[in-house]
Amino acid sequence: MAKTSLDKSKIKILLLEGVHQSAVDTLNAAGYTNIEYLKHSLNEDELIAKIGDVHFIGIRSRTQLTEAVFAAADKLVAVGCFCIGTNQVDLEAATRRGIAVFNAPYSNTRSVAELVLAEAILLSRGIPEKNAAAHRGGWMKHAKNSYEVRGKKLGIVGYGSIGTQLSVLAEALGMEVYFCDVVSKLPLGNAVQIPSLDELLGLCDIVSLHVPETLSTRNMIRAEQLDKMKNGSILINASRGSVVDIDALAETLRSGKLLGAAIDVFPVEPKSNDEEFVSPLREFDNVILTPHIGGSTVEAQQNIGIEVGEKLATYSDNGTSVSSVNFPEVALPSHPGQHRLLHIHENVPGVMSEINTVFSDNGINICGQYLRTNETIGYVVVDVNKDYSELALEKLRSVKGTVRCRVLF
Ligand SMILES: NC(=O)C1=CN([C@@H]2O[C@H](COP(=O)(O)OP(=O)(O)OC[C@H]3O[C@@H](n4cnc5c(N)ncnc54)[C@H](O)[C@@H]3O)[C@@H](O)[C@H]2O)C=CC1
Ligand SMILES: O=C(O)CCC(=O)C(=O)O
Repeated sequence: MAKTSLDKSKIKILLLEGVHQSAVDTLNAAGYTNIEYLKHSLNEDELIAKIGDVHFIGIRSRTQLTEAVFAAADKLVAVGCFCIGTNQVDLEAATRRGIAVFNAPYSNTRSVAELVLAEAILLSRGIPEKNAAAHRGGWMKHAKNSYEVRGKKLGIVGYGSIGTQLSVLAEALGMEVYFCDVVSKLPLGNAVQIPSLDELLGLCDIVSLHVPETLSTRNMIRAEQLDKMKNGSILINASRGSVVDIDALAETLRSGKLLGAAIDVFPVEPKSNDEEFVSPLREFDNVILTPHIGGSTVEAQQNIGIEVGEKLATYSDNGTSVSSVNFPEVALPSHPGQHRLLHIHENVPGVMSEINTVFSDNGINICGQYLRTNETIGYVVVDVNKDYSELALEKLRSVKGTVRCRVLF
């Protein structure tokens, strides 16, 4: 096992939101045992009080890592988002402080696609209302407004990892698939890219949203877009709550225009399972409401725990930042017999030349050097003879523009 600058038992890891046990097992197997595991999220004040001595934090979609939280996170080295979305993290604030953020971009995509497809079928058959009625003693045996999905037009907004999987599964059921995206995408199977959202909304029987939360997707579906949907169509949102204007959706549902909707994500979500879920959609029996569980399957959570756990351990052990969402990506070999200096600096001209001067002026031979930059920061990794690493660390820390510097033994 690699010996790191800080004894691994002193590296504090805080895991929130009940991430899968596989995350703990993966970190333990890599030698990280100082783990605090909480089933719930923490609010900003609680995080600020707790994060001062934390080196690595693991979260899911509920925990908001804000500028104020990062400002209190003196020792934080990296964040692991045990999910796809990273909109809950102020990435700019993390990057400025040299804190790497990792996620699991693929592990729960199949789970979301399966749920959406199931919802498309259930809503097309009016099952949510029939189920609700039966629970109250009703018996709605009729075929009115009950359809097969075969031959129906599915519109996918956002043709990324989830959108494409949904596309393939839907075609297997005989659906016609259309999609729109901000970039040109290779259509899978017989899917067809549609140039505009408006056109897609007017064409499709079922519309499913799979975009990330960004400025361009905020309230992407509001009254105007809902008006453009076909009468008797279905809206599904398992992306982010900010993408749909929920009051406008409630109004449209009240008008009877839509056959139904399935919503997994909400503008405001309960902080824990003990908090009441409040939404104007609760009154509609033809709406499937789920508690942000699109990616919550045993398979997905187990895989995510391993994937993000490994990314945190690898970054801690040898500095590899591959697949970080905010950090220059460096894939590093092991460094037997040498010490490794990890230097994160502001990406401004002159820093590299000053760094190299540190080595030449102090007679420190460089055994290996790796550099990547992004718009904000540069990440340079230098392997040196172990006799020189303490001196190099001290000198590198005083280079102008240094954000942080650590050494791995
Ligand atoms: N409900 C749940 O539990 C889960 C929700 N999600 C959400 O689903 C989102 C999508 O996930 P992936 O498919 O893995 O992401 P992805 O990044 O692979 O795909 C997103 C697609 O949306 C497109 N896009 C971005 N802005 C757009 C716009 N304004 N109009 C049209 N297309 C646009 C992108 O070009 C990309 O093709 C995640 O960002 C996350 O917020 C992800 C996993 C689980
Ligand atoms: O499982 C979670 O907590 C969040 C899932 C999600 O929305 C994501 O992966 O982006």
